[in-house]
Amino acid sequence: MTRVFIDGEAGTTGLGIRDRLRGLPVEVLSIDPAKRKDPQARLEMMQGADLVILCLPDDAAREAVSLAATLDTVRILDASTAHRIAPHWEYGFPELDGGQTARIATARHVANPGCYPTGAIGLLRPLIDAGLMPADHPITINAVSGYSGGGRSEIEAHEQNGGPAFELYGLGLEHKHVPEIMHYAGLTRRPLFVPSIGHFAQGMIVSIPLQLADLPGYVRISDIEACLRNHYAGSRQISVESADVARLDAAALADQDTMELRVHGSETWRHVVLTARLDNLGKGAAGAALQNISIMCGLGG
Ligand SMILES: NC(=O)C1=CN([C@@H]2O[C@H](COP(=O)(O)OP(=O)(O)OC[C@H]3O[C@@H](n4cnc5c(N)ncnc54)[C@H](OP(=O)(O)O)[C@@H]3O)[C@@H](O)[C@H]2O)C=CC1
Ligand SMILES: CC(=O)N[C@@H](CCC(=O)OP(=O)(O)O)C(=O)O
Repeated sequence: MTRVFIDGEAGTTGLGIRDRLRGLPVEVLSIDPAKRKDPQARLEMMQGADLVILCLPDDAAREAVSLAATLDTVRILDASTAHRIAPHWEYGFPELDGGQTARIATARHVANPGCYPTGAIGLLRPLIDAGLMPADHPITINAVSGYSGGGRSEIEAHEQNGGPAFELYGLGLEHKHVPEIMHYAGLTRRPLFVPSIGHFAQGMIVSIPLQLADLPGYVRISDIEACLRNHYAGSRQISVESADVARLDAAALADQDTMELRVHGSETWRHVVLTARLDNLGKGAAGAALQNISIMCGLGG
């Protein structure tokens, strides 16, 4: 049975992964909580594991990878941002293309995707691959996340202080997820990314407005929807849903590990809004990690 050590098990993402692992035939090795930040104790846990899951801030994740450098057989799944576009790391988004599941299955090092990139890449990559959207198309990505996306400090701010109700952030336009989105969506022009946090714990909507008239050729709303349906046909985690809804509740998929894509629009005005709805802690973090762990352990995806 695969032995798994979660470095950062007590954090938001670590707890989510720990809960989900109860359904898999793996043995979870837990560190003495008093030693959870002790490098020697963490190294000893890694020595006893086949798979190490990093649920740590970026610097601590880099330190953990250095600690594990001498262990020849241990495999690593990193939930942080530290290695998502690093060389020799596979990207843990099995739905990326037809070969990604097989690459994850044999990889030694896998980076779990970011929550916002999961939505943005999920919407954009199939359209760019299919030639419906040029790689240098000017894109704006708007997104709202539940406050759990900000980890412990944001959770405390919302649960102890009650707010704020809604705020934009990342307004310096340097968000850490932009390089990851560009790299895996296949965008050559930097998108504008405007994230926000709402006063709800879990949930996320990533939305991308498009002027169809600015796409080459004559692209219809139905062409975009058909492209996404074709790409995600057979996926258990990602579905393309009817856009016949007037409103979309960002928290509706809380505690689920799926992601819903929609193509809203008006053919009259040639306007489209693409949306991806997910739980930032589900398909946006621990749910995706469980999917990757299953693939890495040969237990299906
Ligand atoms: N929350 C989310 O929606 C998502 C988070 N992620 C990523 O997952 C990672 C963890 O985030 P999240 O779970 O939200 O963060 P949390 O702050 O909730 O948890 C981080 C955990 O790591 C522990 N930790 C910090 N430094 C060290 C260290 N040097 N050695 C061992 N343990 C350490 C913390 O302990 P202590 O609290 O005692 O400091 C805490 O238990 C981050 O990289 C984040 O970017 C990814 C996708 C979504
Ligand atoms: C609401 C909030 O603060 N969200 C975080 C992203 C969530 C997260 O931790 O991102 P990773 O998926 O890359 O780890 C942020 O914007 O930095």
